Amino acid sequence: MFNLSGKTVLITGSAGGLGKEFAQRILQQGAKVCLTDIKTELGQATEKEFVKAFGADRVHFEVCNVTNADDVLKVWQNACQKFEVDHLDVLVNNAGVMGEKEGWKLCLDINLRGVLNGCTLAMEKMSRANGGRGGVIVNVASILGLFNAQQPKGWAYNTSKSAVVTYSRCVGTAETEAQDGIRILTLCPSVTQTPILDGCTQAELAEMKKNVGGFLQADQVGKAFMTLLQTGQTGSVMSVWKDCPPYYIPDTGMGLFILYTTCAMVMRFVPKSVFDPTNGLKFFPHMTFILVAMLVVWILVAKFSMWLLF
Ligand SMILES: NC(=O)C1=CN([C@@H]2O[C@H](COP(=O)(O)OP(=O)(O)OC[C@H]3O[C@@H](n4cnc5c(N)ncnc54)[C@H](O)[C@@H]3O)[C@@H](O)[C@H]2O)C=CC1
Ligand SMILES: CCC(=O)/C=C/C=C\C[C@@H](O)/C=C/C=C/C=C\[C@@H](O)CCCC(=O)O
Repeated sequence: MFNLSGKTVLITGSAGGLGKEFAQRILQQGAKVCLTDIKTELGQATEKEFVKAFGADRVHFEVCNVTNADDVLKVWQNACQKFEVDHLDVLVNNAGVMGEKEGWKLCLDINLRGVLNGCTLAMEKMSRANGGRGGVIVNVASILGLFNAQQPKGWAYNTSKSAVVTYSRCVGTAETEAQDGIRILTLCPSVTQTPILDGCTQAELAEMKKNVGGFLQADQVGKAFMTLLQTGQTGSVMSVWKDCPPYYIPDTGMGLFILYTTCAMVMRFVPKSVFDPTNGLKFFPHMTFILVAMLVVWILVAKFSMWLLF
């Protein structure tokens, strides 16, 4: 288990909401946390609250706009200076917006470019191959990065979050870990009661609540985050859903692609008449037909091999 005691951590978008929750939990484990956000007053208030609880030498707040790579570099350097260290151990790319009022360009800039700015810098600084000490990066995506579903503020959010999941899986490989000593993790919470929902109308909230069976509270996401940070393997993607323990989502994309491609190949040899709308299979999509057929064959083969073995 990754021990946070004495470690140095930078969290983007942590003046409030989930970022603040993550900061508090990390501080409780004995680490030093640099809070960053574009909201100066809220950031300073959170800093004050945490300084009182954990001490001035372990908490620092800096204004940082994640869309600006120079800002991210500056805050990284200032955090090292404040904590009197030459390295940071953990970066949490948490800053995010739903994107309706920002528009799609700024939404992608914050939710995707912000994560890339942070990861690029952290990988450069932490990389053992570059003389760094290794570390951990946690990217905060969303369940909407795992599948597509309607939410009231538009497609840019879903697009940005699925890109974050894909990017994290691309860089979170065993090779990166072996070479650079960096674990790269992704958290995908369901809808959580935080200020990000402030721009939603009551009707929009009710619709989302119905879709996801109720909202999470920040402390439930905080608990999952700590499990991921302390025990998650590199490249892993954790989902947080209401009323169940957090769980990992494997990348099944290629498996499904191969399955469907095989189906398409098999389909070349199936007479078209089987799928003639007049023959009773009208409402039975041909891919499903092939999938069911393959499943039956697979079960028979499995059963048959069991008979042979025992
Ligand atoms: N609350 C929810 O339902 C869910 C939230 N998430 C993600 O969790 C992360 C945290 O969101 P919440 O705490 O829920 O919302 P929040 O609105 O409380 O926190 C987001 C923070 O990011 C900051 N921020 C926005 N633009 C920024 C920029 N350019 N540079 C630096 N900071 C910036 C905001 O000022 C804010 O403090 C986001 O990435 C969000 O997409 C994921 C799934 C569900
Ligand atoms: C800030 C917003 C964010 O990051 C996340 C939003 C998440 C969901 C938006 C909501 O409108 C869509 C949800 C769609 C869910 C689809 C399937 C579920 O209904 C499966 C239910 C499974 C179960 O009941 O356990």
